Amino acid sequence: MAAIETTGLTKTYGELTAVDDLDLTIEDGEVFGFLGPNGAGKSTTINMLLDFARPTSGSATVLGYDAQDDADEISPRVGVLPEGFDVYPRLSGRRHLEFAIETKAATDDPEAILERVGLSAEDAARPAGDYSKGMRQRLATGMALVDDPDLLIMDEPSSGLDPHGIREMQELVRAEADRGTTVFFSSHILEHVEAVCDRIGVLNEGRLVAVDTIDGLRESIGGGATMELVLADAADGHLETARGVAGVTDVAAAGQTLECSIADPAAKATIVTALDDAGATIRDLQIDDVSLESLFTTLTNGGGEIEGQSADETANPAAAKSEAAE
Ligand SMILES: Nc1ncnc2c1ncn2[C@@H]1O[C@H](COP(=O)(O)OP(=O)(O)OP(=O)(O)O)[C@@H](O)[C@H]1O
Repeated sequence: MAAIETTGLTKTYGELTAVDDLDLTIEDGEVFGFLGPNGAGKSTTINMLLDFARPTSGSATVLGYDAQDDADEISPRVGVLPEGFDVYPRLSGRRHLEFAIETKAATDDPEAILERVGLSAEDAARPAGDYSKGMRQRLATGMALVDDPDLLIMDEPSSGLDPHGIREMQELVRAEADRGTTVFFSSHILEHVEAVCDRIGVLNEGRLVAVDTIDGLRESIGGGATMELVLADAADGHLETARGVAGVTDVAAAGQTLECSIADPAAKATIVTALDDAGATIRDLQIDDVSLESLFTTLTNGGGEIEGQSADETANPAAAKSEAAE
């Protein structure tokens, strides 16, 4: 059973189409990154999945239930980390958690949840108003984990966190995924989802412009990289050797540095061997893969769908997997 399935899901506000004909399937147990720049429609989609907003057309199922007709069945099984979670400043972290447990009529042990989210007993006793942003996010995640949800929906969980906080959040997501929880992780920063997500979907102006694994997306825009080699002698004497390697699209020499543009990842090792065979001494080398940021920019500003890889073809993970196997 799919954890989330949307069919033609659309939401308009007057003239504005916030979510446009969204077809998306997220399998049980997946960690799915839902990416898009500010205003792309991520929160609106989440709101429709949780029945906080009604679709203009189309439908969605969550954990097999209709998101609008069976919302009462869905909400006890879903943990939500809302965007911009606010604490009650004078209440302790532990009280927040106890409140969430009472509200859900759950039987969780607050200590166990505090430990899972990495809040110490001393932290839990302090007023949440004194918490850092990272601690607030951990507390909010703990509240979302009450009653062991089957699906965890996190709206921008890493926004405002420092690199350490982001890493902690990613570890937490992974740990939950290892327990079998499906995670729907919305973010406008590609880097934040890269380390934790099995697949990502990219939303731009309400439309799904790509769905794939990060590697799959990178490959679909060419899988390019640049390789910079610092040689012991003048690089222009080795231009032709590098140019002769299959998968190398461009080579430039400057002083002792040879800069190679690569289309095929296999070419990286071949360049090194070819230069070595030609008598060059490599002092240093650096490889820059296509940056994920540039990939994201291509997807969101550079004209929509990736050539040869429409979202329609890959919105279904089974289809994506069979494509990857080919
Ligand atoms: N209740 C509303 N009334 C009118 N327009 C809305 C409403 N909710 C959202 N929108 C508009 O719909 C579009 C999508 O907004 P949404 O909040 O879903 O985007 P988002 O991807 O979550 O962005 P962010 O990361 O900034 O939260 C935006 O243009 C927003 O202004």
